[in-house]
Amino acid sequence: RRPKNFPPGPPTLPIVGNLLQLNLHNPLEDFERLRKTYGNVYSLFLGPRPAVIISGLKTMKEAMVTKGADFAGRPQDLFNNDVLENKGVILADYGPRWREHRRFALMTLRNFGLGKKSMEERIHDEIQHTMKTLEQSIGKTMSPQVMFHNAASNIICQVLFGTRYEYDDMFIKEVVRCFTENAKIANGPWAMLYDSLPFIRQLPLPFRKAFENCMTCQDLVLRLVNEHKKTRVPGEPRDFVDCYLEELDKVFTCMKTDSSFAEDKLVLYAMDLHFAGTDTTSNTLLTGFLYLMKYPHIQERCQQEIDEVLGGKNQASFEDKNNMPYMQAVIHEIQRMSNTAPLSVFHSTTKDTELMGYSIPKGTIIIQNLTSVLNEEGQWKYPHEFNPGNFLNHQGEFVKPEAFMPFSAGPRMCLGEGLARMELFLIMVTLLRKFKFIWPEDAGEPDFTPVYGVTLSPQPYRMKVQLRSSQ
Ligand code: HEM
Repeated sequence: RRPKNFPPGPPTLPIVGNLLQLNLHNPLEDFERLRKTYGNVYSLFLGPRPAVIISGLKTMKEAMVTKGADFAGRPQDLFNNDVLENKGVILADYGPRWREHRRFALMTLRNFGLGKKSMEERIHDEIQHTMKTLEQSIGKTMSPQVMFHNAASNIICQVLFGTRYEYDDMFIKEVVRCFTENAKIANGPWAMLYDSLPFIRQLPLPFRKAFENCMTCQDLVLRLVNEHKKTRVPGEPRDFVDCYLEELDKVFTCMKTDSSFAEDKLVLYAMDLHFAGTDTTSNTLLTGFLYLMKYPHIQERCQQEIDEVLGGKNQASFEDKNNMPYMQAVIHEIQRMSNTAPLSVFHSTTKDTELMGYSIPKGTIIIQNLTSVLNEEGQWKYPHEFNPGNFLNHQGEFVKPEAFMPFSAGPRMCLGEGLARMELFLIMVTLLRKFKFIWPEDAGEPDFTPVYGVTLSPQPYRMKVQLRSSQ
């Protein structure tokens, strides 16, 4: 039964709640259908657990920004908490541990170049490897999935572990495989059943695969952490892992009993950032190149602007974005349409609160329907089509509407936004400057139906690569 003044929703059944009304393989369309009936704030029962689904810019702003602290919790007893053993930062509940670890990640990423020149150099170093892969495919078709995943993974690996991996390295292959599999399992039907029906949790059902993948990654990352412990020089951190170990030294020497830093959290914490920094950026790139092949005139206009702005310059810098309004508009439009994290990461309320006049008790699961903001009618000139005009004014200048929210908003907003934006710009500009990407004639029409998961990815595809004639 819904509590008094709780957001409305469809009738529920005992035990399963509203599960039978959702397509567990991809509930996005159901969420949209229910929004049309019950409005921008409605509730569903995942088994016995109430969840409130919030949609539209106005609601999202009230919850995530105006009442940010009330809505900044994370549920602590769902499938993903068990897989990740409730460590790390992404799923940490709102409180001192989350705050300390988030601040530490932001500071460390900044010190290792986030938003600074040196990070640009690292991204460019990795792009050289991507270019080599593409050069080997000139005149042929190639599948870009693994290439983009490895590139994004290597960029974050350099920050975390101070190293990059060859694309056929066992470590990176295994980690990327586990990440991509878990990104699909984590929001999939078995995870939903695990969350809704606690009595099935110990059974040998397909969700076990996510636990195995997580263990595999933990072993690999633990090996790296142990190597770091042997080779590090205190006071001279080389990367994120060294910085965390420094922090642990401080805890030990100052006998800080209230610190949330602990050795057993480091491995899962590094995995958190590695996963968050890989699957998101690479899937956005994959969808982006699919659109650029579908609309060759948009690809050409980007290339024209890139040529004009960069001229004889050796390589693009992130600053160049300020002189490339069209390219900026295209990248933002790609992010809008990619809708990479459609349901964000589940939040929960930290206290009894209100949203759009409804009462929401403490501990309620909050599901952000980011899709509903990224294509909300009234917020966009062309909400349902790929059109860079969504980010350009009459003078052709770049403008960012408030409803551009792929990184969410408020206290839990993506902490890798700066890195992701830099990666997307430098990778797209550098590749488009050198290559032309063509949809193979024998491949039928590009399929934009995404594969559902925590992150949306396009269906696997191949692309034809040509050197640009002007280069
Ligand atoms: C296109 C790329 C990316 C997109 C679309 C994206 C999107 C998101 C979204 C929607 C959230 C959930 C925010 C919320 O709960 O309200 C999030 C959280 C997070 N992202 Fe990203 N992200 C991207 C890239 C990255 C990168 C490169 C990193 C690596 C450093 C990263 C690290 C994180 C972390 C650690 C969190 C959890 C923050 C917290 O709970 O306080 N993300 N991201």
